[in-house]
Amino acid sequence: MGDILVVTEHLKGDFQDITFEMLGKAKELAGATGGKCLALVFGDMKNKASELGAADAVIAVGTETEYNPESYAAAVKAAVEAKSPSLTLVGSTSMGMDIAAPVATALGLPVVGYCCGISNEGDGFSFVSQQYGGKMNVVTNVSGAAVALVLAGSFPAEAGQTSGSPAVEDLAVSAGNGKVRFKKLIEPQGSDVDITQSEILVAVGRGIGSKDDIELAENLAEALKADVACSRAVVDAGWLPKTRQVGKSGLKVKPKVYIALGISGAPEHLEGMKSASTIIAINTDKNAPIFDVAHYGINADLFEVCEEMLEELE
Ligand SMILES: Cc1cc2nc3c(=O)[nH]c(=O)nc-3n(C[C@H](O)[C@H](O)[C@H](O)COP(=O)(O)OP(=O)(O)OC[C@H]3O[C@@H](n4cnc5c(N)ncnc54)[C@H](O)[C@@H]3O)c2cc1C
Repeated sequence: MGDILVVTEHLKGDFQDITFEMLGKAKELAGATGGKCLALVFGDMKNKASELGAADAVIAVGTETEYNPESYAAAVKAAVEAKSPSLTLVGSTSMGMDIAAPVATALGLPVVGYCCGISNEGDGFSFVSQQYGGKMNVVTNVSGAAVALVLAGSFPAEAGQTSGSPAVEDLAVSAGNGKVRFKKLIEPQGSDVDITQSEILVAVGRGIGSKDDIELAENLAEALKADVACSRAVVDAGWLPKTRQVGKSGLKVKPKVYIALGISGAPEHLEGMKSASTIIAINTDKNAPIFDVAHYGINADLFEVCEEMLEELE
């Protein structure tokens, strides 16, 4: 069995959690077969190779540091050709989805999408993929080299967060044919909070009933030093901005505590929050799917529970 190549992701000079989640898994898989765990870094991120101590070696490509789907895909293709890894891991992220298909198509490799589980299987790998927004898991066995798109939050980042001094190897790559150029990074709406970094989230769903009642969630969030997040139904209703939306078409969050107020727990919502360490759900419907992932469930009216919590906190 060969090596495992992890395509790192970075933003504003920092490696993203998905990088460490994939590195930890790659190290485990490679360790079981005697292969190496390789990390591919782009541009100036080579200077932060010491943060990738979980890798046996770092392959540095001299592309521009800023994300460019064309030059990054060309670099990943060159790295796969040079190192012939048995498995290439990319994040199931905007970047990973840009890269996986062109690389795999060019090299004639299979791509396995939405992976939330990977294990060694014979001379290949077995993948568990989430389908239909998490309603169904599909197991795919692949013998021979493959590219896998890894869902964020599937593996613990801690397992890949080891500093060290992995060997760094420069790999010369072509920059692509220059049709795509990086122009600027457009940040999310200014002055709003980044809910992906929040330790505690009070999330509201359609069950809150009206825009005016969002204030109750804001009061609770203030008392808990938390931030307010929401389901898509709340964004669609215009009660909160898109930057607060959790889920498939919103943001993936991993807070220590996630309090779901009047959220039913549709698969598209669960996809964005089920990795929270502690989930507390409050819903009047005892059969709401949110209770399937909640660590603590309160089958009651959210207004009554919130008022009581506020009284206790005060
Ligand atoms: C392609 C696609 C992408 C999507 N992406 C996302 C996404 O990113 N994020 C997302 O959230 N959704 C997403 N959705 C929508 C998703 O399918 C659901 O429609 C949405 O999550 C429902 O939001 P909700 O739980 O707030 O509302 P509802 O499903 O209407 O649930 C409201 C809940 O509130 C409860 N309730 C009502 N009153 C009270 C009360 N007084 N006290 C306590 N509980 C009460 C009800 O019992 C109910 O369970 C997506 C859908 C599609 C098709």
